Amino acid sequence: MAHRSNPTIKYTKLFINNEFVDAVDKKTFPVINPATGKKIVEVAEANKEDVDKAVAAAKAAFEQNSEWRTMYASSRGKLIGKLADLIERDQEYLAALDALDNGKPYKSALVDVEFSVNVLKYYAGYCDKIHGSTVPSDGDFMTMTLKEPVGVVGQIIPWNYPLMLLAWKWAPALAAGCTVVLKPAEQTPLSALAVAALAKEAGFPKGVVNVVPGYGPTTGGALVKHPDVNKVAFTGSTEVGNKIMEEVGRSNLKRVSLELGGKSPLVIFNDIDVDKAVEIAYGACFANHGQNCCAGSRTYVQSGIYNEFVKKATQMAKQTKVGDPFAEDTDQGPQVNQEMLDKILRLIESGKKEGANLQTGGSRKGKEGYFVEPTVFSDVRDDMTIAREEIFGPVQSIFEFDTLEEVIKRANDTSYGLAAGVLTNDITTALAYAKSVRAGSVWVNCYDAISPQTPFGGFKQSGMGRELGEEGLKEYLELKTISIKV
Ligand SMILES: NC(=O)c1ccc[n+]([C@@H]2O[C@H](COP(=O)([O-])OP(=O)(O)OC[C@H]3O[C@@H](n4cnc5c(N)ncnc54)[C@H](O)[C@@H]3O)[C@@H](O)[C@H]2O)c1
Ligand SMILES: O=CC(=O)C[C@H](O)[C@H](O)CO
Repeated sequence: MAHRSNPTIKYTKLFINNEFVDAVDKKTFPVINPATGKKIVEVAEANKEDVDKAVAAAKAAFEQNSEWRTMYASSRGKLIGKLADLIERDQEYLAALDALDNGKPYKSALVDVEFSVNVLKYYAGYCDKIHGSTVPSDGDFMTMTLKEPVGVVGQIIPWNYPLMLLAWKWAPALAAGCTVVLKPAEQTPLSALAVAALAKEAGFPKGVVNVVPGYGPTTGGALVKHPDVNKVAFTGSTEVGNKIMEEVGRSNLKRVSLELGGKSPLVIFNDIDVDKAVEIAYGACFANHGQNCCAGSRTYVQSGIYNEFVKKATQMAKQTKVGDPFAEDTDQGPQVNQEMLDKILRLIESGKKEGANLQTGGSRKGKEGYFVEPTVFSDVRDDMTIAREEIFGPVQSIFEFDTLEEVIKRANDTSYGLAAGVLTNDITTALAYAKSVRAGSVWVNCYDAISPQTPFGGFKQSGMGRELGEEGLKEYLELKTISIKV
């Protein structure tokens, strides 16, 4: 499972119109290895002019008689399938790139690649099954609906799942027949550029996919404001999601889908096997070093098993192997950057100060890179900062509760609503919780059960719109009604 830790970086330029090009002003920015804090490489930084070029390329590729628009839907599906095959062929290289600039363990990065391939294959099959309908309208008309691609799409993704979130964005957009300008996160642009090269190799016509690395307010902002972009699809913080909504209101009312943050509750009842509960709660919270939008970061445990759970959860966190992402036995690599390290340590300090019980961890690990000790707090209260703010790090907060009614109220006491979990053998309890909790995904006796077929997205300030499944495809389609006088 181990992989050499210095994959050759083949692509560092902007990808526009099927060519790798320098930024107009030749500017570059450094990409940092979070395991060492040292620079990996310089990557071209797109400014407004570069974004204009990429959008113009995507617009031309979307013209009515373009190769892309006139391609059979089934051929579009084959092309997306070909891209999936090429990603599968290069899975070790792509996983190594994600492990290098994101810091996730190489073995986890391989799982992300597999998910990406599956998402592309799933949507490839949709291309020639995007049906409209006939409508029994009043009057002498024959009425039908067509589903058409929304057009040029600007996609902005974060750094926590660099390749996988690209696949979540590209697959439905391309299946719908849209053209794409993607801005990867400034921390993790490497796999997106490598996949752009694979799209060219697969045979996508020029301009259909474009990749413009750069920073959020500048490169991302130019995409969000652009009058020729018909839709923005964003994953990232709720703060930036809000800014995007404001910009879109000021520009051209482009379509928007937002997949934002969370503070998801996992509720564990007395009747569940404690060892099993500890394991599921550990995965829910610590997967991807806690850098997960749907992390189960609030663990509510019923009083009958509370003490045993805290003891065993602490033992489990202590067993985590933290270290080199490329080592075979590593469970947790570094956090993505200094900023996230500082944010996580600040929140841990607030937990200590506000009276939560630190069971294990609580500090930075080592002096090089951005490593954090897996941290467990017990006796957390709902009003503490660690109970309310998204930490996005390896920090488990354990709360005690007594009754179903009480815990439903407490689980819902958040501005977020991305996901929720419940562990119990009682189907009535599970369903009562599942129906009452205000979240886009509810997992019963499991956590993070996401697959290409399952719609995923948030209630409340966790976002709007859905990714994955048929719902994810609809986000990239416009509905047209045609009425014919007969
Ligand atoms: N939902 C998620 O999956 C997710 C992912 C990453 C971070 N987060 C949350 O966000 C917090 C901050 O992390 P972050 O700063 O990397 O997230 P962010 O929201 O700032 O960045 C996500 C993406 O948006 C871009 N961006 C930033 N500002 C922008 C703007 N004004 N216009 C357009 N694009 C912009 C970034 O360049 C990046 O590509 C984290 O602590 C975590 O709580 C959530
Ligand atoms: O932004 C989305 C996420 O972080 C969700 C993850 O992609 C998912 O939880 C991975 O299993």
